[in-house]
Amino acid sequence: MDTLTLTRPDDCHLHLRDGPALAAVLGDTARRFARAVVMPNLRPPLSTVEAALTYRQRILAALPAGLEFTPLLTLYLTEATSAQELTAARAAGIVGVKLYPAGATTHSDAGVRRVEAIYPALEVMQSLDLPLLVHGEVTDPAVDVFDREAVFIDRHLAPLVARFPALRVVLEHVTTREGVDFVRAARPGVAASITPQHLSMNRGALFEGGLRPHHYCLPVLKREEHRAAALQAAISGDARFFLGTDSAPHPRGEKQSACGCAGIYSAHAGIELYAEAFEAAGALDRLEAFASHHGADFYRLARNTGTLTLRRAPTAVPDSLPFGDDRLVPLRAGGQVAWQLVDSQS
Ligand SMILES: NC(=O)N[C@@H](CC(=O)O)C(=O)O
Ligand SMILES: [Zn+2]
Ligand SMILES: [Zn+2]
Repeated sequence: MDTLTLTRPDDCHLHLRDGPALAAVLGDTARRFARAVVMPNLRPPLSTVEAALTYRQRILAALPAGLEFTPLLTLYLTEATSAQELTAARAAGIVGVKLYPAGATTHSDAGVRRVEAIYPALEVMQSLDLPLLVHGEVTDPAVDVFDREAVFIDRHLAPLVARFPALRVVLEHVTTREGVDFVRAARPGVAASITPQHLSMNRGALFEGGLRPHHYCLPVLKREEHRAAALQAAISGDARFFLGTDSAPHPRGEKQSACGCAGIYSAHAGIELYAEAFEAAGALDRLEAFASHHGADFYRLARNTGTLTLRRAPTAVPDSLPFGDDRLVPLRAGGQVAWQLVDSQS
């Protein structure tokens, strides 16, 4: 079987940026995914409904002609987010509210310093049934960078999930065995998104023949046992795990730098990379549920009706792509992906 047709998938964790960067990357996602949950870590952050809705308009205005794509907007949670803003977010169709621990990742400085400070907001979100999306890493410099997800779960996420028993929660870009085990054992309403890089690479990829800034993202790639755990979760058929690329474009100049920023661009092969990982695990038949059903079901959206067709054919990835005044280095730059997009019908 050399072709694979799926219900058109959704990307449940995506960074589209703004301006020329948005224009450069949007087509890659919109050619593949019917919808995407778009992250709010712009500068300034999308911490008001008005900011999120005007950004939505800019996304739609940047959409290449002929593509059908629905951006699903999120709100950036701060310690000052009010009950009124959350109520307005729910009414405006914002699909989730994003918790960035301050300092944990790109553009997280406006985020949350003390998780307890947002408990009143979480109470409101629980009553509105507005999901919480979490970058689950502590920022405590005493905690080793490879342990930050596991420690966040123990210190913050487990207590939060217990304290708000009806709040729907996504542990975004889960990267560890501890994260996968936590979600599996959790009460209903707790889920996780999984990126293609955390399925296909372990931390060795950061040092393959030299320092590899384009393999640097947060949470950082982990040991092989954790990659294996993420892959097992993705292919398990368990509806609590779903596709979220975390495609996070940065200009080449800011990646190849003395202090290179975190983020991997994968939207150019946003479904193909998962097909490759699922096939390598002998689980291609599980890809559709992971990519096209579980996320929609979690967000209580109708599943897509269109289809997407891939062909098994080694496909070259360019060394770099246009990106405003700079260039963008995609995952697998100069290499190949084993699958190719043939067709996407809405
Ligand atoms: N994943 C990343 O390494 N970077 C993301 C932020 C995030 O998702 O944490 C970005 O916005 O660049
Ligand atoms: Zn994150
Ligand atoms: Zn992200």
